[in-house]
Amino acid sequence: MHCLEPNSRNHSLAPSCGIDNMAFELLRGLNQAQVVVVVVVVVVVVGISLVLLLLGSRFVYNIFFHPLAAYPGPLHHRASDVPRLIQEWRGTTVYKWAELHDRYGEVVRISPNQLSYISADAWRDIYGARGTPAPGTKMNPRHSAPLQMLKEELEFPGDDFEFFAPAKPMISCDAANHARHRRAVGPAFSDRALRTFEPVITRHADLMLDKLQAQKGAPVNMVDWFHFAMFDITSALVFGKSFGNLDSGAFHPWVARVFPGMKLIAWSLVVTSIPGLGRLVSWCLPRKMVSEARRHMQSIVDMTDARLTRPAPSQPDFMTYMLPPHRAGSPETALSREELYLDAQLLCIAGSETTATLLAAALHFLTLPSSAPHLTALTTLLRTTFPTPSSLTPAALAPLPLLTAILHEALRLHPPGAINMPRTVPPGGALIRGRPVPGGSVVGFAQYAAYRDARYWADAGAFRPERWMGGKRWAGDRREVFRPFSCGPRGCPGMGLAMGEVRVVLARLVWRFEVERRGQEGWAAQTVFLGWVKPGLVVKLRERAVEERAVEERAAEVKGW
Ligand code: HEM
Repeated sequence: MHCLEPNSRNHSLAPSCGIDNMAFELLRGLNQAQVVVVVVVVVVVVGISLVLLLLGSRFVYNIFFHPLAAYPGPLHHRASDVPRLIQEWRGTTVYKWAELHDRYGEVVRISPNQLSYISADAWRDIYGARGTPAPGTKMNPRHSAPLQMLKEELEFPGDDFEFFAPAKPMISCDAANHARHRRAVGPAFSDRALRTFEPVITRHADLMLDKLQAQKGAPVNMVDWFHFAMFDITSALVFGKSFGNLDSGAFHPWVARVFPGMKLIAWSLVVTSIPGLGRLVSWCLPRKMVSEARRHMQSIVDMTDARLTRPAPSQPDFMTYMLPPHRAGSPETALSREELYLDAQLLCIAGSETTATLLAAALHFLTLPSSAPHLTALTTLLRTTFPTPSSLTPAALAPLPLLTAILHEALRLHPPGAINMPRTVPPGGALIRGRPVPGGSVVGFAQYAAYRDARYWADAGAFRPERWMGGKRWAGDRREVFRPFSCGPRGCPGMGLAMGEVRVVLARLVWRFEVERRGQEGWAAQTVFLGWVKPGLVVKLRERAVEERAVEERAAEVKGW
């Protein structure tokens, strides 16, 4: 306002006026193009300064004034989401969170609004049916318990990947719908149902072993074979007809798409968490990717429809127990056709990738040179206790402490559900480990970090199945942190089935073959994109000599008299 007359004698009194005059003089000496350049530079500099100012004040707020400011964590993780997003993009979260828990303790602020936990009580407070409310939380008058932690929906860039909206699969729907889904699938996971699934499991396990025998000792990639078998078993249980991976010795196209798909979903979670970026990416996505995703879903629709139009099969499957006629006349539990498609897809992935991971991890750890005594002990136990492989059933194997210990140890070192399984604290907040956490905060349990923490486990990084069988050396192990199947209302419904399947496949493999493996000792160091990205696990399998088997079979018979 002082500069209305640039040449007035006032100009020397106001510094801004002096600067403006200088600028004016400077601009007068420039041609039009140069003026444009100067204006652009000024606008860019002012813009960048504003952004830096905003970011700076955001960082200061996150570090000093955010409701989670008192929680420990590295400065850059407390200040910004970027370091966490970089880890998620690279698939290295499990290692980073383990490093941070090692340094900062049982709870770490891994992002401004996100906490990671490893202590046993966090399981109850985050995933339990009745979380602990923060003092003064308003309770729902109709219930004596506060709301459960909320499960974040999987978000994809744009709407192209939203199939059957508003229907959602069990794993990402709200609490009320989730309870309905769980009631619908519950009978398929009862002990009675699991017993009827046994022939499906054993038939496929034997088919896998026959196919491996046909390789005549040539090197085989067991990660592929475990995937073939587990996706075949689960599809046979979901649709009454398997994908046929084992028969063809190759991945069914639907299964082949699952692995890159998991990486894409993990990346899209990163992208959609940055405001505006999801929409932008959705515009740039190649149409081929969208049509592939459609084809992927269409296969599930076709297989589900085919199962529903066939007469009831003599071999019971999941649908036998899930479909309305078998639901004891409770229509409120029935799922819509769209929900059935989405849950069928979920079951196929959740029931196969996880068990194949456990099998591969168990075989990896069991065939390390340092594990030779464990492999020998298991082999001897199985071959001397069970006269034929057909006697290796889920029920017969469940009471073997050594086999269970080997599987628990593989689950500890390489948990299939390794990522943090995030939950959002409901409005009103909650107490986690006795400390208030405000509503809207994201919390989760870091299984990998908890299971390898030297404060919780003796010889934490080593494969020691004996820790699960008692003994003074392992008395201080904190087994209560170990929940590889999670817990509470959204815990895994497939735990019993998974353990039965894995016991049968591993036991029959070891009963029938000598496993020879060299190298790849660092196999378990993998990236994680929702699931572990498993490289090949190459072994040579030599079938036991027939005479040797005959002698043992006779020995077992004699023992049984
Ligand atoms: C070693 C094998 C397995 C492990 C370690 C495992 C682990 C888990 C974990 C940790 C969750 C919770 C995920 C979350 O809260 O976000 C989960 C959920 C689930 N699992 Fe498993 N699982 C295994 C095998 C199976 C099998 C064999 C099936 C069925 C055929 C299955 C079906 C499911 C389903 C449907 C859910 C979603 C449950 C819900 O949202 O209520 N899982 N699993």
